[in-house]
Amino acid sequence: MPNFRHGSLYPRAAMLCRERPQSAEPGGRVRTLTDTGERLNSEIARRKRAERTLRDRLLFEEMLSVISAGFINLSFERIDEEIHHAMKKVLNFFKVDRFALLETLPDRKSWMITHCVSGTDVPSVPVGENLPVSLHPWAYEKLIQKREVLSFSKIDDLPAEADVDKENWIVWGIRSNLNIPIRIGKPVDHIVAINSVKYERVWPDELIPRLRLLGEIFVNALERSRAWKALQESEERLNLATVAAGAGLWILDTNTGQFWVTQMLRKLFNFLPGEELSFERYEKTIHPDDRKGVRELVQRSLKTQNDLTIEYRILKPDGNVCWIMTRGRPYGGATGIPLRLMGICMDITERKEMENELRKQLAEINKLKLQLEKENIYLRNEIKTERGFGGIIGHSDTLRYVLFRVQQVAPTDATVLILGETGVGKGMVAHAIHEMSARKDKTMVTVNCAALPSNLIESELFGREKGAFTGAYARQAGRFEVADGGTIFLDEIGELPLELQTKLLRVLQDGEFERLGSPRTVKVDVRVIASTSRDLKVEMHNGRFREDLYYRLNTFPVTLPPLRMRVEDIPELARHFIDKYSRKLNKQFESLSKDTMQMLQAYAWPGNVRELEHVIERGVITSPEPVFQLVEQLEQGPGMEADKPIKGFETMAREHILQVLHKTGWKIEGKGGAAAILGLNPSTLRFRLKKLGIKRP
Ligand SMILES: Nc1ncnc2c1ncn2[C@@H]1O[C@H](COP(=O)(O)OP(=O)(O)OP(=O)(O)O)[C@@H](O)[C@H]1O
Repeated sequence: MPNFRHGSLYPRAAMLCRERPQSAEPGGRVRTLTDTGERLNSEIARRKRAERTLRDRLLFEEMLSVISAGFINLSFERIDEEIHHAMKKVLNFFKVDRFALLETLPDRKSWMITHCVSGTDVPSVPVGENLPVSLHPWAYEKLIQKREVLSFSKIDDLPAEADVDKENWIVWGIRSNLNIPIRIGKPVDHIVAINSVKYERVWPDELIPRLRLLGEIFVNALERSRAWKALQESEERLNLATVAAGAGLWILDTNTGQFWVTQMLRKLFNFLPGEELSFERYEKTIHPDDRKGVRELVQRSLKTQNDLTIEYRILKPDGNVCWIMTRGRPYGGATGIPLRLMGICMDITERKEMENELRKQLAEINKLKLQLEKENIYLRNEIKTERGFGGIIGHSDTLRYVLFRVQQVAPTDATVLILGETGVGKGMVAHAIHEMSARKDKTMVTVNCAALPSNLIESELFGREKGAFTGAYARQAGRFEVADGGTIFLDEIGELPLELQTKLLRVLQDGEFERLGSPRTVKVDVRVIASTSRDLKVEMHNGRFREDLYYRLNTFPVTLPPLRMRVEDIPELARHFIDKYSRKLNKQFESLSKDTMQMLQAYAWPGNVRELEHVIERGVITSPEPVFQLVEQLEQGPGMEADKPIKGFETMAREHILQVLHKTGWKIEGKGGAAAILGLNPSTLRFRLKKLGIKRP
């Protein structure tokens, strides 16, 4: 072993680390040899020096190869121990007092001595502690920021800027110091340091690359150990995650067909511990019906290099079936065929059972839903016939018959003519027909022919072009166009001027018309519902209504009887309106006085349901709670009768017979039949009906 202590051979110390000379060389040595002798001696000395240098280098290289070999195949747990061992060798080799390895910490505000070996009687340094860089600011700047080697052989030679560092080095007993930054990564992460404590030393330049090489061996080993630890941690995490998720890992080697699986997967597939596994062995566990699917998917995944996901059944040794979900991903292989297929398997039996249960429940729900829908349709039909359509209240036979007719005609596209006095509910019936038709999602346009000025009615119904007449400043679509695809309700059709009746007939027949001021024909698909409180037959006889239009409109007449002919509807209607208006006025009526009810039923209601509604509305305002009473008297004033036009005998007879027929539900003969009520022979009545043109609607 070379000896570099004070007083050792100078040439070797000069090559490695020389002790600092304590005094200057004494001069004036008497030269006794001749020049030739001196040259010879000096040549011998130079050769000896060179020989020793060579020998020392050889020794160092030998030590380096031993140290390097020590790190080959070294388990990661033993890296720190090996570094210590190697550092000890170096310490002895160079005969220095302390050899340390430092690491800068990620915060860049501190560093740490990670490994340190020292000779006997050398003061200890704080190993493994965070050392703030503020203790050695000068050294930190030089080594880390400037990446320079820090070397001094005499602490007193340090510059003034190093005062803080100097103080702390004195505490650690340092007399001479050599620090070398090791640059493996971009920022300097490690430093190797050798110190002399007992003597002052000179650190020759040749030492620097050698120590740096050693430092790099150590740091490389440490980095590998760190990477290994990180990998181990990540494996641990993966393991934890797969165990927590109840998943087993597997790897299939595509070359050998070998199958590597984790413990968890072995348990899942009932593979024996230590059993050699292959894809064929794995395949055998799969339910025969699912085997082909799994094999094909694996082959496809290897061919297309795409991930695979599959759910299948495996057979347990006890004969039970277990559902497995497998995900896999192909890896590696430059030739196009992956080297490995890796993935996870999970037991999804519980989920599958729940899914099956849910599916069963869903089927049950669907069955019940269908049943409910059927019941709903049935109930809705019941409600429609029993409790009125679209809010039509009443249970009288006559009204039920009207609603039955409505139900019959609504789904068709037939034109409907609703007949009845004012306020009987013709508008409501029209709405009910539209709502029950296939056109219910389209618009229903209402036109009150009586309310429109005769000069505007044409443009309102059929539209106009700009400038069609004075004041027509813009083009306007008519109500027929607006109702295209839907329904048009022509209220009070009897009021339609004769000249427009022709145009209406054309729409009814061909669905065509022209806008006012335009020769272009417009085609529409509109269902027509018309209503009138007039007797259109009389109007026709008097030449005020076109015969052809009358018969076209009268395809399906629906006659709404006046309220006085369905007295039994009055209580229900009255209660309905009391509810409606007391809600609006925030009043509460528990009952309706008997007198009031009698009065309501005795009255003739010339204004029909509309009049009843208004009377009740006023009553709700004036009646004290909780019993509804009518304060006003409902007397059929003479004025009321006087207001009515005097009707001819035939009209009166017709109306009367119709009234009775409505009441009897068109029963002519027998007890309670119309003939008996009218005091006529049934055949006489039939003759009269024919004469008066009365037909059962
Ligand atoms: N059966 C009914 N149930 C509930 N409300 C009704 C009933 N019949 C009519 N009404 C109500 O009476 C009022 C008049 O009804 P509607 O306008 O339909 O009658 P109408 O015969 O078309 O009258 P008009 O010939 O004067 O236009 C409306 O407020 C309506 O809500």
